[in-house]
Amino acid sequence: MSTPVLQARDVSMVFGGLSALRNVSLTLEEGKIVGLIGPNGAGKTTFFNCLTGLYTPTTGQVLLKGNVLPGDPAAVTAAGIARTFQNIRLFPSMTVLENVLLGRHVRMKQGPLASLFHGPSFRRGEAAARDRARELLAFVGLGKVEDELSRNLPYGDQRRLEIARALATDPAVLLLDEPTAGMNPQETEAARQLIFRIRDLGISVVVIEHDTKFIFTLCDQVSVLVQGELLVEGTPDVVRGDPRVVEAYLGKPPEEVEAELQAVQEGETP
Ligand SMILES: Nc1ncnc2c1ncn2[C@@H]1O[C@H](COP(=O)(O)OP(=O)(O)OP(=O)(O)O)[C@@H](O)[C@H]1O
Repeated sequence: MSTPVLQARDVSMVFGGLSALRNVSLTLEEGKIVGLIGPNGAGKTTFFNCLTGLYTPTTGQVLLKGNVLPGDPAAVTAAGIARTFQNIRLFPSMTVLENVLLGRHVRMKQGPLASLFHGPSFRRGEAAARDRARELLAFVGLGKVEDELSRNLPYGDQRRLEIARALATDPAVLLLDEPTAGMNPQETEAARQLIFRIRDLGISVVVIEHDTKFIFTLCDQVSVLVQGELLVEGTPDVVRGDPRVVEAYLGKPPEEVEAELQAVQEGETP
């Protein structure tokens, strides 16, 4: 079997006296989409922070293509992991294009002197970065608004812009933290299609979401975190059929859960 693109091995994270993650493992095979679900405070974002070098796990390891992750977020991005945030983190007074160019600069070769003197090599690099940023904006469906200030975009478009900026770093792995939060059903469906297209580019994806219908119809594998521990992992069919998930995570009357799962099985989209 090939080396997984991303592997977390027994990751634990302790804040003061609080154990936010206990021995959480996750394997992401190349070209797959993995979902991470769980109630509020389960440790999902903390886990993402461990996968991106923002936190150093108290114990355990994260491997990217078999290599232990470098210890800081910029180096992790350069190594090939990009992410979006639960609370959108764009530069509101910069244009849409400029926001994507910021992501692109991770991959630019010019040293500080080239940028100081604005020589031909700098200008060529900038032009190539702009071309790539425009391509990515077209890819996420924002090709027509590159000169808008990002703060003027509707909410769903801001989320797509964050994704374009993440893609500008040429990641092998994309981590999406609640990509559909606050979206209407049409935007949610567009987000699902966009994530499939990202996967089709060969980028492997991990998605945190509260919307279980979205996760079960998007992901190849799903992991359920509860109180910092991995409760269940498996295919969407296995996870949604597991009574522990219904009880511990969904926390709704069984009839209501049944109806939701029935809708998923019948291929309804949210
Ligand atoms: N930097 C930190 N310092 C102290 N405690 C933290 C820190 N970050 C997270 N925690 C705690 O770790 C636990 C897990 O939080 P986390 O945000 O990872 O959960 P989550 O599953 O992402 O929740 P939500 O779905 O609400 O976003 C919580 O009890 C939280 O208060």
